[in-house]
Amino acid sequence: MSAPTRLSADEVNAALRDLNGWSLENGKLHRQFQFPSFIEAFGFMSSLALVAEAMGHHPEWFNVYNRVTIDLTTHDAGGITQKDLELAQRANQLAR
Ligand SMILES: C[C@H](O)[C@H](O)[C@H]1CNC2=NC(N)=NC(=O)C2=N1
Repeated sequence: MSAPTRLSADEVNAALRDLNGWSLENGKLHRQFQFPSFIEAFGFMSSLALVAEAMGHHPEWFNVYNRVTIDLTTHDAGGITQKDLELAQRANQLAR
């Protein structure tokens, strides 16, 4: 599978306007989600894990109790790609 193309800073900033809650931190797309309970946080992670596996694109993430912190980048491309934007979008949809 060929690596997707790295997006320019302008392209990333434009896309961030449509990605509620996400920001650029240390060169990665970053967001913290908070849920009413650990079970809901873990349920979100389970659902997003299936999406990630189907996409062949996986998050860097960290869970403490009801919080899930996610960082997205594409190592293959050395930056942020369309795949990161798509995974961020899917995460937002699942967290609603
Ligand atoms: C070979 C395989 O496609 C790569 O290792 C994929 C898997 N999942 C991945 N996930 C993320 N977030 N970045 C990658 O560069 C990446 N690469």
